[in-house]
Amino acid sequence: MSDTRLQFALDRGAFHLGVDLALPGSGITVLYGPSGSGKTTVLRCVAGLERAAGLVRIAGHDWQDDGRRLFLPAWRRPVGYVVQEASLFPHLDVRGNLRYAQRRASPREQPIAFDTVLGLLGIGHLLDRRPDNLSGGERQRVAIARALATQPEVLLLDEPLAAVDPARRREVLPWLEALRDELRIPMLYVTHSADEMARLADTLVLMDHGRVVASGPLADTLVRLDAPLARDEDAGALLHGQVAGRDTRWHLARVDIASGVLWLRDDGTPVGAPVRVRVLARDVSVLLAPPAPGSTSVQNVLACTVRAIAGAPHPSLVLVQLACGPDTLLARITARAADILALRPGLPVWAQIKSAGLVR
Ligand SMILES: Nc1ncnc2c1ncn2[C@@H]1O[C@H](COP(=O)(O)OP(=O)(O)OP(=O)(O)O)[C@@H](O)[C@H]1O
Repeated sequence: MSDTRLQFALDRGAFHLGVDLALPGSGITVLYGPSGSGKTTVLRCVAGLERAAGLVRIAGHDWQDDGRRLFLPAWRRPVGYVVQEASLFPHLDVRGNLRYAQRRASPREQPIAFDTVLGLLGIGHLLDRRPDNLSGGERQRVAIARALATQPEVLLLDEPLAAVDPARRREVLPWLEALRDELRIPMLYVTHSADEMARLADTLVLMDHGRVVASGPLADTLVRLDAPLARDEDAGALLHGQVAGRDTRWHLARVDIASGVLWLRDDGTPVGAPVRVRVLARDVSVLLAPPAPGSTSVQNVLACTVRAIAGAPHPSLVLVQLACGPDTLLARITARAADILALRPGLPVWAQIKSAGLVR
């Protein structure tokens, strides 16, 4: 059962926002959608900076409930809010910025330990620096630490990496993963980046024109044929697995997933590490029989069952949803091929994965 519920509506001239979401009490929920779809407005409603009509319940605490005429003002809501451009105090060093935020928290309730935050964000060596002497990525890590130092019950991140230069962005992602995996605090994360979404999200909320068009666990939501992502050029599935070994001769990593084994380009991820594997729909082809050993250059083949078939943006193509044990894949193939193979729901097939990558 979820103890985080966002159920509100807001009218702003031509823009109407209406959301009704039950979210998990921890992990990262990514809000994803086109510009102007209302993602930032959702965060502002949670923070109490916008007055929507409805209910805001975070980690079991009601911050707004119009039915009971309850509306906590923004300053009474324990939120950490991080935006694109960190607004750190320029005259204070990192330690001073963090201490200032710590004083805002109740001295009795400090579930998020200061040292833990320094460690998780890797900023212990930056404490004596002024914000001017930090890189964009370091500034954002300090901004997140400062938000956590206030002991929030939810962390709101509005495109926190959008202003960090792209080369540095990837360096910040492992720190965010560490926060996600170590802290029991829900995070709402707005991004336009498919990479950040694939890497960080536990839960995905797809927004369009002020509405939630799909939401749920990331892997399930990505493969929904009725959701807009399935129509993207980069449509595909995300599989959870674990690095189980490596073939040093051929520089390949063996990744065990629920439905079998994949051999992927070895990026040095240690054996035993949990990983996410992205498989694009355009890289999956469908076979009626398993290929004879040694007959194909493609190494990764999984036994599946066709679950559903839907049209793709171009009439020459279809999207095939494939159930591989508990995993789901998407294959984008030509409509003619689907016809020749007589694909239909329930048909056992083999998915040949031409390319797949560890999400890094
Ligand atoms: N202060 C404001 N006054 C009036 N309209 C606003 C205001 N702020 C945003 N809007 C409008 O509200 C709608 C939702 O905006 P919002 O910023 O929430 O979208 P978004 O999905 O976060 O977009 P982006 O990805 O571009 O940041 C848009 O139509 C926007 O033009």
